[in-house]
Amino acid sequence: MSGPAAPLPSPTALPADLAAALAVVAGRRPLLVASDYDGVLAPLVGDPSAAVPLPGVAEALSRVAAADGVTVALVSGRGVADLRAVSGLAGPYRWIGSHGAEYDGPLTGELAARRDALAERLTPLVAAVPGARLEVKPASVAVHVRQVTDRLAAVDLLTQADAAADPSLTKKPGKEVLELAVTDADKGTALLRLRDDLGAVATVYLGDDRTDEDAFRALATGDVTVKVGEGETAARYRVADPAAVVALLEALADLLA
Ligand SMILES: O=P(O)(O)OC[C@H]1O[C@H](O[C@H]2O[C@H](CO)[C@@H](O)[C@H](O)[C@H]2O)[C@H](O)[C@@H](O)[C@@H]1O
Repeated sequence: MSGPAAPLPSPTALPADLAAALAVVAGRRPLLVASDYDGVLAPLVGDPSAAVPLPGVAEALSRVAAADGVTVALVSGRGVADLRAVSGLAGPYRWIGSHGAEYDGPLTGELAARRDALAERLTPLVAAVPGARLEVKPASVAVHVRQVTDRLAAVDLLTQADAAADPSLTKKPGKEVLELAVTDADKGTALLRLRDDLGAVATVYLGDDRTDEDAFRALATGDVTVKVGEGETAARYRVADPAAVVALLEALADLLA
């Protein structure tokens, strides 16, 4: 005789190995809990200025940050000012922007001149492709093609932008975007610096994109690295999407309480 059907697993249920790793790391202090923004705390959308955190993110982050000996860091490819404004997040957080180039304050004006010259070179290329968008950031210029409906034109534009980069620039490909940066900062180096500054003995890091792989590779085996979404990764664990990230942060906040 068959019993009642087993309930379907919740789409946001954490994998058992990840839940176990969080339970271990929650007992370590000082603990650094760091997260990427776009595609992790905020679902990807067509307009970068419209990317807002999922419901539940602000509260979960604030609960995690309230735990003794725990520091929450937001680590983004966005400039810090943009990240603060778009996310609306506020709390006792560390803010690392521009893929790690903005670590302890705004960047110097010297970089801005190089960035502006680059933006000037890329402007006509982007203007020629309907739906393409140029984003000028503190230490880079991003060519976005998410809203380009002609996909061949999108690939061609990214190829042209790539070719327009001189060797002094650092290429940062991402989801429907190519960024050309005027510094060689990366999220991994910035995260290690923050970990050392805090004396953290363990780190949790969540990310979804190519630039997050620098952070996943930089961290150690005792750390909890989580890839959000599909694709090859150096992270040890994976969750499906930003909704699962909310569940993860809530579970971590419960463990830390
Ligand atoms: O490091 P992150 O916090 O993940 O930021 C990476 C880039 O995110 C933004 O672009 C991405 O999200 C947009 C909004 O959802 C989307 O339209 C775009 O296609 C994505 O590439 C942001 O605009 C960039 O400045 C960040 O570097």
